[in-house]
Amino acid sequence: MEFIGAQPTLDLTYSDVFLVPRRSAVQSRLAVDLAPHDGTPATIPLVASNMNSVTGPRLAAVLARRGGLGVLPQDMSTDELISAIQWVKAQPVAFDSPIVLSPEQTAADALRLVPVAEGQSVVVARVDRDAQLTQDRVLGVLAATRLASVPQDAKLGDLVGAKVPALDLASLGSQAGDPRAVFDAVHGLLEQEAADAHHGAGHSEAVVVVSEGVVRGTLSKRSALRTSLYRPALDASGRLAVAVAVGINGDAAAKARALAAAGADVLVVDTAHGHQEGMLRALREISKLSLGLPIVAGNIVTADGVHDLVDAGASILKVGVGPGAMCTTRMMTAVGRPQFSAVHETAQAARELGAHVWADGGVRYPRDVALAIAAGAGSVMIGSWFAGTAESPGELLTDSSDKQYKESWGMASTKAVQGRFAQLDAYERARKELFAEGISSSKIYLDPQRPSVEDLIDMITSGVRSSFTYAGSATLPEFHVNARVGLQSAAGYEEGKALPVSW
Ligand SMILES: NC(=O)C1=CN([C@@H]2O[C@H](COP(=O)(O)OP(=O)(O)OC[C@H]3O[C@@H](n4cnc5c(N)ncnc54)[C@H](OP(=O)(O)O)[C@@H]3O)[C@@H](O)[C@H]2O)C=CC1
Ligand SMILES: Nc1nc2c(ncn2[C@@H]2O[C@H](COP(=O)(O)O)[C@@H](O)[C@H]2O)c(=O)[nH]1
Ligand SMILES: [K+]
Repeated sequence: MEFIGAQPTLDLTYSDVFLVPRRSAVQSRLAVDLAPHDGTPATIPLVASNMNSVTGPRLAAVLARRGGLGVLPQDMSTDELISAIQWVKAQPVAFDSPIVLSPEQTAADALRLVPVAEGQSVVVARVDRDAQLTQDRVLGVLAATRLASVPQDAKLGDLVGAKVPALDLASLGSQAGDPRAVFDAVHGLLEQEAADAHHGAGHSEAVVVVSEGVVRGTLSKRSALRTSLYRPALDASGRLAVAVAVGINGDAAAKARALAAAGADVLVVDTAHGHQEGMLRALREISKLSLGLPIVAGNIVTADGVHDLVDAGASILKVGVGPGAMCTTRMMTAVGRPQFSAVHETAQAARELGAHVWADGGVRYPRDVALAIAAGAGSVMIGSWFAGTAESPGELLTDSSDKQYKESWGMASTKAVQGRFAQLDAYERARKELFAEGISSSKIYLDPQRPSVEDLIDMITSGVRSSFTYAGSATLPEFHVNARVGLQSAAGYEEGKALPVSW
């Protein structure tokens, strides 16, 4: 990366800078490879933050299916983390995980799990928790758009159509691995259902995918298309990859060992002030175990921090103090650093040591991801934006004007601290609660056009693919070199915004 025009004399954040186009030989945005090259199995440079309101097993699986990584948070117990890792590893790679409800459940029950948007559907089946979901148990597939138009106490069993839209992989023969053939088959089944509508067919927008009588997943047309656009992030056994976080207190090494044994693919050692002795101690203990996994550590914002953490065993640095949407650290302590410069300085130091940087926090638009990568990041961590999606851990809630949202809160907020230290006695808990550097409650609204984390991934990766071609780059390492960055005024930033209403 190089600066053009005025050279910076101050630390900068994403809004202070812009990318300058240059001559390009990249013929198509689809020719861009977004793989981060940071030693993780990710194929796109997006990581979901280790926040309780952001990453659970469902979001981690969906993100890995499209090539990103979700970091399960350190507030989950070791047993909960192991179950979550096992759940992710058991999910289909080429199909969506079915959201299964019983025929006795209602439209309202379903709409607490899936947003009202095209392609979002639930499978209605006679559920037996201990058994595989076989095709003969499936009663139907119901689209969320249909569920929104019926009485909310309607039973799902009364809404299903006469025929279950099912794609048997055997019917595709040798074309089962061809994304176009799979898309055409899904399209054909859904068209057929629409044509049969007057014979009591359902309204599904997705099909169940079966082989040998067992449901392997579901597919909408959009998800069939995505299969051709993304490469999943996989472990050596071809299962979806997942990252986990551990804190620096307690026996971090024992927890890391148990999580690695359970199949975790990346370990994140995380604390607010990553450049502290407690972190270096925990990192040394963990790296002594030689678990063979990339170790991410942070948070830091300086080259000194990079040197010390890499020396203690980290191969990826988690960079960012204060840019997070739920974060009050800068206002409480004045500590932090504008994120573009923090990433730029640490990425340069990391590169010299053969290490990498994850830019953590402060992403509000796809442009911020492109700028973080321009500054040298391998991947970019996103928290709050992903909290407002169907796949984040909380229930979908609806406000008084019928807008859907999820609750989000910071990991250093009073709410998080109370949860983390609930087992301590009242005196110790009160001492911990003295320090809060995060927001305890925030409503993150779902974007009605992009209610799924996959919709956000589509939006962000398409923006970043385009950034790469404007900078004449087909890969992340090329973009690191080719990106040309200029400084802009607040008016320059404002000019770049769309004006959806007249002025
Ligand atoms: N990226 C960011 O800007 C920030 C992120 N966070 C996130 O919040 C979560 C909770 O982290 P954390 O509060 O570190 O909790 P941890 O449970 O990881 O504990 C941190 C340990 O470090 C000690 N410590 C020393 N100095 C500090 C300091 N300035 N801030 C915090 N702890 C300090 C604490 O002791 P004692 O409690 O006695 O002081 C405690 O023993 C993490 O996910 C973290 O990433 C939090 C703040 C900023
Ligand atoms: N200072 C605090 N930082 C926090 C807290 N909870 C999370 N975080 C950090 O924010 C990023 C996510 O940023 P976002 O802008 O995408 O929401 C996350 O990964 C943490 O590093 C907090 O309570 N205080
Ligand atoms: K902030």
